[in-house]
Amino acid sequence: MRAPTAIDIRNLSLTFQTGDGPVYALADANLTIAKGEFVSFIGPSGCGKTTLLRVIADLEQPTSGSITVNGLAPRDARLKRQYGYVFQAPALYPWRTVEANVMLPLEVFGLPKAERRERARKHLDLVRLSGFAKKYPWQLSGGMQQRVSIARALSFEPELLLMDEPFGALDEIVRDQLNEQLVKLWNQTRKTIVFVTHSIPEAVFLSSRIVVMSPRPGRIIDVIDCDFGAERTLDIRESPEFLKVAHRVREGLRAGHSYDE
Ligand SMILES: Nc1ncnc2c1ncn2[C@@H]1O[C@H](COP(=O)(O)OP(=O)(O)OP(=O)(O)O)[C@@H](O)[C@H]1O
Repeated sequence: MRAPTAIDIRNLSLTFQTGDGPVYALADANLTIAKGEFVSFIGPSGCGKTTLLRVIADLEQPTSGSITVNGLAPRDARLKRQYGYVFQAPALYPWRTVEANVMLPLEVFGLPKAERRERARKHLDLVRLSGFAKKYPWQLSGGMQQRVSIARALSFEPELLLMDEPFGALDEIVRDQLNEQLVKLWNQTRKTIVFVTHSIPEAVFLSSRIVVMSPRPGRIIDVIDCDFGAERTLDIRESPEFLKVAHRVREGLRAGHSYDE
């Protein structure tokens, strides 16, 4: 039986009108993401990865085509807080404790204090930061700060998590650790995750499907199934199966790359 649809994108295009003329950020994108999938968007700078994520989040409006998020128009999905969004930079308030940062959106939403605390506790636990609730962001490493922002994005308990290069600014060892933790979190929660990255190993390790994109105009050029099972560890990156998928992603990126920049 097929899982219900989380995101349905049909013939979607988005053109930005700029002083230098139109920028074709997305051209005729088609993609269906089922609930519980982990889908990565990968491609060179300017291929429309962030734009596509922002369209899902109702932060950009398509020029043509259609999209639904959990069966709703993106605006309704946003108003019903159906997704959490994690940015490349953690964007935490330095004068608030870790716990208070996680509770902030719940505060804005008007949840009672006891419930806010309980949600913060639960989600800090999920990202393995239970002991750090009373610390301030500047007392934490970059990787830990990013885990706080993941806890904050999950605090509403959305079914959908949108992540825009969340580990792009971290060193490779920390990034590896967070990749393993994110796989565990995904297995524990079975949220639908849409993840933007530049890294081939990261995409292949994390995803159940990889969407390869190319620029000018921003297009989807390949969609690759790749599920290495719930219990995977970083060791799988040496396996022939892993390298085969990585090779296909690389070939796609090479084919879509223009050298006339
Ligand atoms: N608000 C905007 N106004 C004009 N052009 C924009 C705007 N936002 C994005 N673009 C352009 O749209 C194209 C796609 O941008 P987008 O940020 O989605 O690419 P990306 O694949 O996420 O790139 P990166 O990996 O560098 O983040 C780029 O050419 C970008 O310059």
